[in-house]
Amino acid sequence: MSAARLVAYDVLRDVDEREAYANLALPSRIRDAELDGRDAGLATELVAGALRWRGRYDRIIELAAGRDIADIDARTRNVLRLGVHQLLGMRTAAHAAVNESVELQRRVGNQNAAGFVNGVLRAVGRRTPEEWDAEITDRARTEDDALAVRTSHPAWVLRALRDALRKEGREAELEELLAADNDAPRVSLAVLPGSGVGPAELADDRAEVDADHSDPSGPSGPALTATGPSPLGLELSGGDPGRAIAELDAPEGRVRVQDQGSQLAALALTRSRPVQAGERWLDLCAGPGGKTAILGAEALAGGATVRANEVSEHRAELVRRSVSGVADAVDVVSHDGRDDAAYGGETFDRILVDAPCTGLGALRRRPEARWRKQPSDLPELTALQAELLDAAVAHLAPGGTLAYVTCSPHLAETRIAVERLLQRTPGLTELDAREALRDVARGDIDIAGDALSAQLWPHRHGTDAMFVALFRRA
Ligand SMILES: C[S@@+](CC[C@H](N)C(=O)[O-])C[C@H]1O[C@@H](n2cnc3c(N)ncnc32)[C@H](O)[C@@H]1O
Repeated sequence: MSAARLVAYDVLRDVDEREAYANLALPSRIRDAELDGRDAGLATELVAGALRWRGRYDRIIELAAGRDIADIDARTRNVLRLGVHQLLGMRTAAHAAVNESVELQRRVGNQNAAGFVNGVLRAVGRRTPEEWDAEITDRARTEDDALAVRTSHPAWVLRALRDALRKEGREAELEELLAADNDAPRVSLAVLPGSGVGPAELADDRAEVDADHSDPSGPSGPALTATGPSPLGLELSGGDPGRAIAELDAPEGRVRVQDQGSQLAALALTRSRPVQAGERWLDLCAGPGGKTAILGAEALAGGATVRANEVSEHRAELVRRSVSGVADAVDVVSHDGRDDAAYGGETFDRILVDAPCTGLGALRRRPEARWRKQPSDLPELTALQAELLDAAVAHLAPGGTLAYVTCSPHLAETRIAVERLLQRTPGLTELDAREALRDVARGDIDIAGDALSAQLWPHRHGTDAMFVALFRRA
C-alpha cells in the first residue's frame, strides 16, 4: 500500500481527532514518513481534495452506499473520502483507487468493512463526476442544497456569501465565488516597502536567471511574476515558496508569503494619508504578524513607530519573528486588546484592528476551515470584535485613523459591525475605504456596492475575501 495514502489518511485523522490544521499537520507527517517529492505531492493533493470536497463526496458516498454518512464509522469515512477523490478528482485508474483503498481500510480501519469499501467505491467509479452532480441535483431538497453540496460548501456559508454579494448588487457572481473557493490559489509574496528593490525588478531578475540557465529541452521552473492587485505583490506559479524567496536577491526578511488582500488592507491604513514623522501606530491583533511587517516597513520609511499587540504569547513570538526585517520600528507586546495594558497608557495616530473572525474569506487556503465553523460561533466573535473596536477607538488620538479588517465577508462581521460601531460612537466618521484601496492598488480594482467600506473577493480580485473599513476620530 502506498505510503502517501497512509500519510494522507493520518492527516485526515489529525484534523478530525485533534482539530489539527492540515497545512501544519501535513509537512510533519510527510517528514516523519520520509516521503520523496512525488509522494509528498500525492499526499498533499489527497488531503486537500478530501477535505475541500468533503461535503460533495459525503453525499456521493451516501448515494452510492444507500446509507447516511453519519452511520459509517469515522475511519471508514475517511478511507472512502480519499478513495472518492482518487476516482472523481484525480486521474487515478479505478482499479488502483479501489484496491489501494481496500488495503488502506484493512490496515487502519475495521477489517470487516473492507468489502463495504470495495462495493461503495466500485459503485462510485461507475459514474462520471458530472453524472454524480446530476444525481445530487435530482435528489436535493432545494436548489440551494444542490448548489451547496455540488460546490462542497455548508449551506449556511453559501447563504452568508450570497448575502454579502447581494449587498453589493453582485449576487450573480455567487457560483464564480464558490468555484474560486475550491481552487488552490497561487502563492503570493509581499516585497516589503523600503527593501531597495521592488516586485517588478525581482521578477525581471529571476526571469533573466531562468533564461540564462534553462535547458530549452527541459521543463521550466515555476514562474515569478509581479502580478495581482497589491503594489508589493509577486505571484509564484508553483514550487516551494521558501526556496523561491531564498533565491531572490533581496535583503533577509523583506520578502514574505502573504495574500495580496492582506497586503492591500495594511496599505489602506498606512497610505490613507501622508505619514508625519513621529506618528505612533498600533496593530491590536497582530499575530502571526503578516500585516505588522508591512506596517513596520511603512513606519520605518515615514519615521513612525508601531506597537504590535497579540493576546497569545506564542503568536506574539511569531510576530517578533515576522518583523525581524523591520524590527527597529516595531515593539511587540502580549495583552488582551480589550485591556488598557494593551495600549501602554498611550493614544495612537493609526490603529489596525485585524479582528479574530470566522475566516470564511480564506476557504481556498484552508481546506478544512469551512467544516469547522458553525453559525453558533458568530455571536461570541461579533461581541469580541465590537469590544476590541470600542477599546481601540478609546485609544485613538484626535484626528487618528482606525482600520477595521476581517478575513471574512460575513455581513455580521463586516457591514453590520461597521453600522453598529458608528451608531454607538459619537465623533467617529467613516472614511472611503474603496477610494483608499483604489489609490494603493496596482491597476484598476473593481470594488462594488454603495458602502464606504470595501470587500475583496477571491473570484474578482484573486485575493482572500478581506473586508476593510476606515474611520477617523474627530
Ligand atoms: C485575524 S488574526 C490577525 C492576523 C494578523 N493581523 C496578520 O496579518 O498576520 C487575529 C488575531 O487576533 C488575536 N486575538 C484574539 N483575541 C484577541 C484579543 N482579545 N486581544 C488581542 N488579540 C486577540 C488572535 O490570537 C489572532 O492572532
